Amino acid sequence: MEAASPAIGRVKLSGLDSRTSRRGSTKSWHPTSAFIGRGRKSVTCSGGELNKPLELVAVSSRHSTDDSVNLGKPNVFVPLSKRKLVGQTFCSARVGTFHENSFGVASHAAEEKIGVLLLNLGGPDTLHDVQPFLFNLFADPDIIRLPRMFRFLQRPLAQLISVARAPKSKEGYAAIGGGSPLRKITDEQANALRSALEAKNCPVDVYIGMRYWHPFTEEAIQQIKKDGVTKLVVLPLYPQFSISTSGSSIRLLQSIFREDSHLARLPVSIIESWYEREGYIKSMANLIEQELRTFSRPEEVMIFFSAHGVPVSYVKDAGDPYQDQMEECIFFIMKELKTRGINNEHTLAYQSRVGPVQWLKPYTDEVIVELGQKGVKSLLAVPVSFVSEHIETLEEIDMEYKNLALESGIENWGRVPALGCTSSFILDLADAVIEALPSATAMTTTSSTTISSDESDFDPILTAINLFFGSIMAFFLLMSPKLISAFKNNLL
Ligand SMILES: C=CC1=C(C)c2cc3[nH]c(cc4nc(cc5[nH]c(cc1n2)c(C)c5CCC(=O)O)C(CCC(=O)O)=C4C)c(C)c3C=C
Ligand SMILES: [Fe+2]
Repeated sequence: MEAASPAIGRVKLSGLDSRTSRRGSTKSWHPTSAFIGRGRKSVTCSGGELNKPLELVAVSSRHSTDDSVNLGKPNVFVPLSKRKLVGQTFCSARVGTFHENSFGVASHAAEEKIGVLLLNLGGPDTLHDVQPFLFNLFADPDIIRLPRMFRFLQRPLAQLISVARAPKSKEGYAAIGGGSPLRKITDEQANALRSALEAKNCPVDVYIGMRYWHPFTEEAIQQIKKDGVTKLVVLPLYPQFSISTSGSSIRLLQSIFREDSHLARLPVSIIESWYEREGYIKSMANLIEQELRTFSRPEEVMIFFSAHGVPVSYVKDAGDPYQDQMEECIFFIMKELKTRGINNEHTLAYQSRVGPVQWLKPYTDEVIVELGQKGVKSLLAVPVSFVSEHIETLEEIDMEYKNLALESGIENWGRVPALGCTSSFILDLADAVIEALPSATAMTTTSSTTISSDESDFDPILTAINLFFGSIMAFFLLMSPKLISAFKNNLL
């Protein structure tokens, strides 16, 4: 796996108590399934603002006012305070929005139609969908990164890996009822968010764009266009940013918007990450506090945060902020718990590694065994990188890790549920949307703002090394049956 180069993922962590600091073969279109809710009336949910095409605005949403945006170039951050924003965020039931010129004078009134696009991973609805879903995932260059010269191998490789992994994945999905619950839960979250925004006098249309399965992101965008949305807030349903998740979805959005002159002018605000929002942190703390109470000796329970892993190269070579954001997120949750008098020990480990590369450590399975050996008797697993139940909570944690823990000497096991439609969490997401509205600006088609990891950071030496090792890897993977089976074994 080639190192992903720095791209949109760089989020400046300023003003924070920073301690450490994913189409193919079976794609089809179901226009209605991407569209969740329709605001009954067009109203203004933002203050006046300059509305001329600027750059992509990517906002790391936090409850503090000290914020910064990344313009798609590594290490280029423009503090929000320096951007041409006029007015405050507010929602009113007034029809139409006023765009102010640089003198703050209302120069144009137009009917506003706000759209919220929820980005998510998607999951197979049935066992029959598993292999094509995996194909879509592995065909994503943000998931398996090949040197550019070998991009023609991306789809054959995705075919190979998806076929090799499908039996194991199918077992997992069969164990949780024969498919992923992700679509249903994301639909529910979208409905809850629409209702929350409506209650805050900010009616919006909510759309769902999945990266690897239905309803696909392309489909949601077509619906957004068809509906005449005039302002769009993009909200990835991943609290922490990773190149492999929110980054991949945002990159896809950019490529769609780049090809469409109407979309290229649409004011868009992207909430890159929101793990540090007070509402999210408090909602997580509430869930942990509730689960701790189910143990007979709550104070003796080890709080075990388990996050989805990413390959180490994403963080070390490509500057993926995922690990930093994860550690910071856990710090904030623990800090919140301390204010409630909860001083339990805690630890963080990474789960769900795939393939023969180094992933973020420590690995969840290894830590569980170690904790058992050390005499830990009570453990509360907290899934922290995703806000819905999915295969990795329902199968990997609830079945595999639970069994491993019990075999390792841990006697009392608990697991915090995913946030799902928890009202305090949905209300906070609604606030995040409202806060993001004033910073919506059009994406431009200029190369300076295009997220393209390959072009933005051309390094001839690194490219030569990548080409060399890439060709060796491609040769062995495609030519050597022995290595193919070794690779398969590693995946299976
Ligand atoms: C923050 C969350 C996630 C990160 C980071 C992430 C990175 C990542 N994932 C894979 C490979 C697979 N992921 C799979 C399923 C899956 N992944 C996430 C979240 C993150 N992935 C979720 C929520 C799900 C479950 C979807 C569902 O159907 O419920 C799968 C398929 C399941 C399986 O076979 O295990 C694969 C494969 C990589 C390679 C990667 C980073 C590079
Ligand atoms: Fe994953």
